[in-house]
Amino acid sequence: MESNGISEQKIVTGDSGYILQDVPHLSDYIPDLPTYSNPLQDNPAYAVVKQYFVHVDDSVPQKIVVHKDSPRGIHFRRAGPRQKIYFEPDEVRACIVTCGGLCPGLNTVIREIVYSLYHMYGVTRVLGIDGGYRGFYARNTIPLTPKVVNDIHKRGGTILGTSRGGHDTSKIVHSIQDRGINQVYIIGGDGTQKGASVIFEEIRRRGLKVVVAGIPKTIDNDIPVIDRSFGFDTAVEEAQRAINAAHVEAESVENGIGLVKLMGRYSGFIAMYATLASRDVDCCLIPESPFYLDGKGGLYEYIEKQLKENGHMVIVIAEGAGQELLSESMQQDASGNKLLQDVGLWISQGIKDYFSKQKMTINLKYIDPTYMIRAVPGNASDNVYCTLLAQSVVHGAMAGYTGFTSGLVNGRQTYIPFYRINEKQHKVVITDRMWARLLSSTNQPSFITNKEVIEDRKEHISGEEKNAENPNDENCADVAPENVNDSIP
Ligand SMILES: Nc1ncnc2c1ncn2[C@@H]1O[C@H](COP(=O)(O)OP(=O)(O)O)[C@@H](O)[C@H]1O
Ligand SMILES: O=P(O)(O)OC[C@H]1O[C@](O)(COP(=O)(O)O)[C@@H](O)[C@@H]1O
Ligand SMILES: [Mg+2]
Repeated sequence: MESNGISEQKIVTGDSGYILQDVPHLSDYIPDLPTYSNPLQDNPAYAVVKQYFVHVDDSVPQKIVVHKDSPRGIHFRRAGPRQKIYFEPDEVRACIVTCGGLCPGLNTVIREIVYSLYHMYGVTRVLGIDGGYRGFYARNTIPLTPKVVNDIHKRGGTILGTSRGGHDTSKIVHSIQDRGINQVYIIGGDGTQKGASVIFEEIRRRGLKVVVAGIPKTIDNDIPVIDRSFGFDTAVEEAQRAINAAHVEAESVENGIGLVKLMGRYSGFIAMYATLASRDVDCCLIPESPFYLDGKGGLYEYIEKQLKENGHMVIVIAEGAGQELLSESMQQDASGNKLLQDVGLWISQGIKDYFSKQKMTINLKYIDPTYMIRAVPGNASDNVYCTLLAQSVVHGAMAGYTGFTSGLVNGRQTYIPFYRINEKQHKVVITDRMWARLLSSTNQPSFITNKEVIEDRKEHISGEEKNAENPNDENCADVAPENVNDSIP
């Protein structure tokens, strides 16, 4: 299963347009691997559960809104414990690494991977890699036991440390081989999962019995296919405190403007959901929805109208919004991500200048809670989600699956091949109903001209034609276009 050094996609087709986008397995490239009974069948907590083991053919549909004549469409392998496993517990040497930016819930995922390995499978050798990918070859490892990780879920950040850049595939795989590691758990965002995919390909090329499994982490919720990423719920909740403060400040003074910047480099999900949750926000600006400042239908005109009618207003802006209006930054971080200009400071100055020219006194308070939001521990709902992700990924690795990311699809835990996770970024679709709901809740201008709406419709129609020809496409013909709601995390 190889072409150009990249393993081929495993696609299984069935009746009525059923497609399984399967994940690789160790047995795909290592013949005659022995199997073992899953120790969970003797575990008092699980042995009593009827049908605890996942059926070998269980899969989860990507799209659940269908028509009576729709093909069954794309499915992913359902996550969960298998009757047969491909590792003896004594044989396992696992490692965990966290990469990229911080995200609430990272420590919970680490804790639950360790607990699942120890208490479900009797695996006792788990190493933490210190400081992201470069830690494989440049730093010390940290032995992880249930005692060490017992209460880390109450802390923000990651006890393992993290970093950007430093992905050297060959050095990383050498280090994995040298240390005798055979299960690699990689927690990180879009960049990290691309790195994980390259590590998997190299391990497969060397024919090693080593599983590479990803857990998607991104506070921006910019990873495709999955319902939402862990930490997102916490981020939306935490953002409410900043928005409340901005509202209190704004409504306490004459012509008060509260401006809150939230994270979201390319995807404005945190800003959109925080706005919808708060009800105090009058304008939400995200990277996916270009806006303009001056003239009819522009931001300044809207602010002026709000101030005249209500005496105050609250604006939420995602860090990646309006970047095309700022002078372009050529700087990148160590991972190659573009370093953004501070849009909050820029827009604050713009608003102040505009009203000074209008000879209208305003009172603007700019709040930037971004790193405070990212550094908190996961909330209750994210902690449960992190636990399920961690348990799923351990079950998958013990069952010999590799080259996959564990993720929630339509409320079910699944194993998703890396190529689907890495194919594009998940973004707010501004022609979807979720963005329309936001616009109707804030009453802000859409900043879209008639010409753009016509262009967008044209694109939508040609997209539908294309999708009807290509059932592999995400917005495929198995779902009516009006029912595709890609914006919901
Ligand atoms: N295309 C890529 N191939 C290999 N490694 C990558 C790639 N993109 C990013 N990485 C590595 O993944 C790690 C995290 O990436 P980064 O973009 O900083 O964060 P995130 O994973 O949260 O998006 C870094 O160590 C970086 O070197
Ligand atoms: O300042 P840092 O640590 O590079 O992080 C800033 C970036 O990290 C994020 O919080 C998350 O990005 P990643 O998930 O890609 O790490 C972005 O919203 C933000 O632009
Ligand atoms: Mg990223």
